[in-house]
Amino acid sequence: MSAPTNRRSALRLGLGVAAALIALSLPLLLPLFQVTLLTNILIFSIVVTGLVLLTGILGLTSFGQAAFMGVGAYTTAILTAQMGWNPWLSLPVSLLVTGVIAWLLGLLTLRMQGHYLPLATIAWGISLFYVFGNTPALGGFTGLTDIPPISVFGLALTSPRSFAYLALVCLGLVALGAQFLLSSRVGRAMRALRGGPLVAEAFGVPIFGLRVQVFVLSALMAALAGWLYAHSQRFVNPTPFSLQAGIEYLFMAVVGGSQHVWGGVLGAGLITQIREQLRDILPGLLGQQGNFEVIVFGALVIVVLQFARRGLWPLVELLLPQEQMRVLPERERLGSRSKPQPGTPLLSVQHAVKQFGGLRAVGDVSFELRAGEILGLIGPNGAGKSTMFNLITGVNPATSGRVSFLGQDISRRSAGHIHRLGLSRTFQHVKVLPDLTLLENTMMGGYARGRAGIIRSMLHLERREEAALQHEALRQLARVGLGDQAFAPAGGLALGQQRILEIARALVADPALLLLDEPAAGLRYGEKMELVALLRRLRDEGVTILLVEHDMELVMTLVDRLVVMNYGEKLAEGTPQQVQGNADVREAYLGVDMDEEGAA
Ligand SMILES: Nc1ncnc2c1ncn2[C@@H]1O[C@H](COP(=O)(O)OP(=O)(O)OP(=O)(O)O)[C@@H](O)[C@H]1O
Repeated sequence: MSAPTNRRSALRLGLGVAAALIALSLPLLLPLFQVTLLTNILIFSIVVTGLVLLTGILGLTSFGQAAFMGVGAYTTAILTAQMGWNPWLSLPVSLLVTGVIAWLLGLLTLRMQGHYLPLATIAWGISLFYVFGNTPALGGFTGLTDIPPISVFGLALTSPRSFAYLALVCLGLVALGAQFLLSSRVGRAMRALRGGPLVAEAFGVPIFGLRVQVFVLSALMAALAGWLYAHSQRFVNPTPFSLQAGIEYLFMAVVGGSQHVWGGVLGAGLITQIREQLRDILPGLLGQQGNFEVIVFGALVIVVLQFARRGLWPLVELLLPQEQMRVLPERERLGSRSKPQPGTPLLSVQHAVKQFGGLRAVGDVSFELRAGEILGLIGPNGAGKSTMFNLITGVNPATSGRVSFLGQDISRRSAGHIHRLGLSRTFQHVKVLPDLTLLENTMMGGYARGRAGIIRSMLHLERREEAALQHEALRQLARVGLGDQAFAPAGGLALGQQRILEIARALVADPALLLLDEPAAGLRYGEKMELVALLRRLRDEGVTILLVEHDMELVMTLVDRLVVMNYGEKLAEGTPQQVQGNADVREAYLGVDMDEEGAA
């Protein structure tokens, strides 16, 4: 790490310690009313941290977090106030009950796409609110009272000041865990999923499973907040767990910065403070009572969305010293797969057919790819190349026929399964995460080579694996010539370099076969030449490549063999010279001077 980077890290750490010390002194220094408000802010921040993970990072909007908070609060209320349990014993039960409910709701709703999921969260948010309000055993809308205080080392936390410290510790642990999670393999997978399922799936992320896990995790955070809330207020009723509260938590995340853990805390602090101030000021100003602060919140959210789409935390970040990802010492290397001997059959497509209704996009196409070669798949527009690509990568299964890879039938396998077998791909329309660095983007390619899950990541126990992944990604970035830009954001790269970054990402997976989907599309001449040089180098290093490409010049100068498709059928197969001499191919490419292209 360079000296300025060290200084920036030290400065940032210093600011973090100062902020922690200020936070620790606040419960002692503030007047009592403000301490109660601070406790509420800390508790709300825990709920919003869950929303940052679920909505800001993963992209699943939930209006129902307040309801999960209610489940946690009511469970502890019943167990402690009515059954005499110790609150510390009711905590795991509150978490378990909420976790099971969230898991069941997640299984039912998380396959929904688009706006159906937010609608579903509204539906169960309302349902749970009315369950709380209409169940006599839960005290109806009046609620439950006589909830005992929490004791720590025999000291009952009855004063707001002592309780604030418990809330502070809980928020500290939750925020730290969330921060650790985001800087892990799972966190990168979550960010990748936000941009759509294609990339995540292509690198072996179990999409539905990850969604359910993060959904349950965010519900557990809400349940912890509910447990704290019940024992700080010492009574519960349905109001703080209503849909309106659920919407307010979303406001907090959006205003603060829904993609940043500290943004969530900032949002919770701002909205809670502003609400209290407005409740005091507005009735006096307007001369009548009412929930006018809600109107102001609405306006505030619109203004923030207009001028700071990503919330306020990114603006705060501009004032803070920027820290680059710390490169950990490499203690061990990632295991690598055994590759087939050059010349042995790697991929075999036999009588593949793909029918889209009445349209036969691929009709009875067969070909084989051997280890160590570059095979080009070419054809005019609409020939069926992308459809064939999708059949091989598992994005779309064939209607009939068989695709086998390394001797295994993959015709009906998912993209993730095929990737884990050793196939790695790039995308026709570049799919890198622009806000993440080249290094982080590249590390995404090694998802399937890691094992750490959510719990290990939150506890930061995956550092050895993370170090190995970092160094592998750095090696692959250097291999493709992007090593000196590893810590720059990927969004700043030109298109040609983004395509090369995708190749580095694919290489981190240690693939037996690299599939490139139109890698030269949109590149300038110089960028194409760099790409050709890179692919030649990779071939010389033993990488097997299947290339779907439009650019005849690039294909003819690069590949060992070619498969030519036209109208979904295989038109020709052979070396570039053989294909160039084929009369059918010449006709299909009418107007293209193939001799000249090939000679270029
Ligand atoms: N999901 C789909 N549903 C219906 N038709 C499709 C679908 N995908 C592709 N097609 C059709 O299948 C045919 C082959 O398309 P495909 O995209 O595979 O061709 P291509 O060779 O990759 O073309 P291009 O070079 O323009 O990308 C086209 O007629 C296309 O309209």
